[in-house]
Amino acid sequence: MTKTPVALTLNAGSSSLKFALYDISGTPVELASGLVDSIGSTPRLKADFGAAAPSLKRDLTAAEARDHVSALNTALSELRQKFPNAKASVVGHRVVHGGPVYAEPVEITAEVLEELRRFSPFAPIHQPHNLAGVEAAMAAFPDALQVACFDTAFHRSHPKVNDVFALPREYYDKGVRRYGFHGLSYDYISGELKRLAPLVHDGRVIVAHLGNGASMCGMIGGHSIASTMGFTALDGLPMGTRTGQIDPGVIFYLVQQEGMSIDEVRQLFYSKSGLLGLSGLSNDMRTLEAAGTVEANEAIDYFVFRIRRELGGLAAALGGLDALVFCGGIGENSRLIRERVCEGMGWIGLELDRERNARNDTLISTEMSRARILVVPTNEELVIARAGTRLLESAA
Ligand SMILES: Nc1ncnc2c1ncn2[C@@H]1O[C@H](COP(=O)(O)OP(=O)(O)O)[C@@H](O)[C@H]1O
Ligand SMILES: CC(=O)OP(=O)(O)O
Ligand SMILES: [Mg+2]
Repeated sequence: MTKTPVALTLNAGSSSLKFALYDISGTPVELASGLVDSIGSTPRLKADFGAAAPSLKRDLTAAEARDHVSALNTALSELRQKFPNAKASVVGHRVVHGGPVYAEPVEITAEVLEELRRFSPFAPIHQPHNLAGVEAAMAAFPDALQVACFDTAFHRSHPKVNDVFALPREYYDKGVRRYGFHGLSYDYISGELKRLAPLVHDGRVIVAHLGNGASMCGMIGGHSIASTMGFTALDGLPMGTRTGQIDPGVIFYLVQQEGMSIDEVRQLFYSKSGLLGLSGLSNDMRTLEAAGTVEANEAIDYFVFRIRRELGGLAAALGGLDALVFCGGIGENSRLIRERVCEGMGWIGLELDRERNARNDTLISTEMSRARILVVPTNEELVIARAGTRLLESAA
């Protein structure tokens, strides 16, 4: 019996591994998706196998998800059991940093892998896990095409003025640039806008990807013009555990006056700050919304304040605004955050319809609103599967 060709997609975060399986006999159709989270602490596996098997939710033993590689092997054994007739023809990887070089998905050869390792210091909580996933997948599927899809690629075409920092020029040449991230998500949203609302797609759009990592992107005609993230995925909006934009003078203070090492500052900025640091409670927006403490409310206030500030800045960069799109775990689910972001934004043409917002409709602006407000669930996995399939076809 001939096996069904499938694409496996992997998206490794700092403590999670998301995976999905697509039938690629034709255009990619999702067969399964899931994630292992809290890798290295109290890991759990959640997976949905479509019609093939009941969905699954179980705690894993420490040995089953000690690190990203063992988490991947645990997920693979479930997938192999449920889809014995699938043959992985291509494995697509979300690789957060593609540096100045990669503007498109590429086949991962030994040389490409070597090059991508050089970008690890630019994405310390993502890139090493992404590349560990690549190596594990190469070992598990030696005959499959391995493809890297970059978070930075979507932004490579943004204007030079948005690519530079005001440093001496030699640093730009060394790769110290404003890259921007969450590009797979923005690429997906751009495609969805083209399908759902072509006129909006062709206009001036701000997309707010609000998840554990959070950023915003200003687009014209579906292309990135500016984004809130910069050299690393630390810049811009405050996030679950990351600071977002911060005066670099704070780093000098912490090192020189507080005697912190650079590694300690990195830990502080990437893993202990943001919503978690400000609330002293959690990095999880659901927990903060339910908590109602002064600190949790202040963390939410800061998150909303920074989104509104960036909204104004990006709209100025675009020369006006035709639509605001929310996506990511918070953007897609939190009516409170959407309401607070849009409150009093009539001056920029945004008027929220509270009922539509409460219902989580796709269109949540009023009929009178000059610019539209949309909620579009993102799908980074599908962008990876499509790119993998494309490269597979062109390699054939
Ligand atoms: N119903 C909800 N209300 C508020 N926040 C939510 C809701 N559902 C999910 N979230 C938030 O979404 C965030 C996770 O977003 P997600 O995009 O899944 O993250 P990741 O960056 O890990 O992919 C968490 O802060 C979570 O609390
Ligand atoms: C780039 C980035 O911040 O990604 P994530 O949202 O997966 O942490
Ligand atoms: Mg994310």
